[in-house]
Parts: sequence; C-alpha cells; structure tokens
Amino acid sequence: MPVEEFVAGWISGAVGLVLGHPFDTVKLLGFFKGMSFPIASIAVVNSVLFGVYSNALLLLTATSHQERRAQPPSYMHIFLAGCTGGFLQAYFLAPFDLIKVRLQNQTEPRAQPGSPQPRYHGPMHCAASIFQEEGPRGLFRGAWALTLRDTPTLGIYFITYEGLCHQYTPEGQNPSSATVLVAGGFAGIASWVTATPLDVIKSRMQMDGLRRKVYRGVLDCMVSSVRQEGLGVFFRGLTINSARAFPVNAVTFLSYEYLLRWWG
Ligand SMILES: C[N+](C)(C)CCCC[C@H](N)C(=O)O
Repeated sequence: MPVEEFVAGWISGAVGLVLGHPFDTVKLLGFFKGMSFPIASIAVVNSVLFGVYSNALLLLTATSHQERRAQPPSYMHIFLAGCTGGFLQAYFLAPFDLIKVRLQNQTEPRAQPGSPQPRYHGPMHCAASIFQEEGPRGLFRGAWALTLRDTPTLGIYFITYEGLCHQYTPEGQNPSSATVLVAGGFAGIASWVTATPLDVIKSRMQMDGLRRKVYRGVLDCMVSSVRQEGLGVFFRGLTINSARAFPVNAVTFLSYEYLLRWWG
C-alpha cells in the first residue's frame, strides 16, 4: 500500500492548520494558543483522509498518484474515493473534534476574578474527564453527525479540487501552483458550504449531555433546532467557515502536491 499519500496528507494538513488556527480560535484571546493538540489531531486525521482517498482510487482505477495525470479517473470514482476517505477519517476525528468543541465552548478562560473555575484545564484533562464522566463511548459523542457531515462533503471536496485542476491544466501536465491554490481554496469552500448545516447539528450533539441530555438523536436535534430558531440555524458560521476554508485548503493542497512531486 503506498504510504507517501498518508505522510503528505499529514504534513499538508498541518500547514493548512497553522493558517486556519486563528479562525478556529477567534472566540479565544491568544490566537496561536494551544497549537500542539490540533497539530497532533491533524497528523492523524488528514493522513487518514488523503491516504485512504488515494488508496481507494488505486483500488477503483488501478492507477497510482503519478499515473493519474495522464489517465484521469472518472468523477464518480473521485467522489466515491473522497466519500470513503471522509467516512473513515470521521472516526479518527470524532474524539479530537469533541474535545476541541468542548474546550472552545468554555467561556471561563477569560474569567474575571471570582468567577467559577473552567471545567476542563486542557485537552488531556478534557479527554480524561469525558472518559470518567461519560464513559469511553462518551468520547464519540456526536460521531454519527460528524460522519454524516463528512462523508458526502469530502467527496465534494475532491471532485471540486480535481475538476478545477483538470479544467485549467493542459492535458497530461501537472497543474500550476496558482491552479492548485485556487482549486484547493474552492474545494475547501464547496466542502464547508455543504457541510455547515450538519456542522451546526454536530456541535450541538457534542455539547449535549454535559448537564442533562436534551436531544434523542441527530434528527431530533435538527427538528428542535429548526423549531426554535428557524431554518437559518443551518447557516450558522457559514461565513467564517468559508473564509477559513479558502486559505487552509489552498495551502493544504499546494503542500500535498509538492510533497508528492518531490518524492517522485
Ligand atoms: C468536510 N469538511 C468540510 C467538514 C471538512 C473538510 C476538511 C478539510 C480541511 N481539513 C479543513 O479543515 O478545512
């Protein structure tokens, strides 16, 4: 099984992540505070995504990464491989994402003197507390919503990327850096725009159960969110998600492509 894609996925994800971190922590005070936990998580998650995607394409089309420029796979195969990558990475992402959401939702770090102590002191303490209070399965709270969010939208991610590269690159050649940046940026936007409705639901499921359980499942969460807040609830965070998605995924794809070319 070719492993370069796993490693390239890891490194390129980390590069994208450093750029996107200020958007992710816009609610907090220190912009680059706490980078080590997200770097560790992207190492696992992005390498699973790109590694599975590329190996799924290898299974479906019997072409390696290098051969795919000359013999481009069909969009159906690209979509299926992207969905497979998205589906599998969701299970690796689930605990990391849960911890991120729980930590970002504590407003206490900015606390005034005299206000209550934050519930979680950091990522490791958060993981340990969830494990103790909610059991090992607690670490996968919201994983189903996350899977529903990521499976189709990562298919869309790779279709957009490959489609735009194909459109702006002469037959059989590698796409230019500018093309990779723009295609990667729009792939990120297309994927995040379509993922935002379930992203809202996913985060609510992840916060559920902290004090008492409110939702019976993904559908119940959707229905009660719409009832209380209207359809607009599905577009919460759309602007910030898209603004973050362009630079993050532009540099993710650029470094991914260059690492693979460099390794031959
Ligand atoms: C599928 N969904 C849009 C949710 C995620 C896309 C992941 C791409 C990249 N790691 C990023 O954080 O933008």
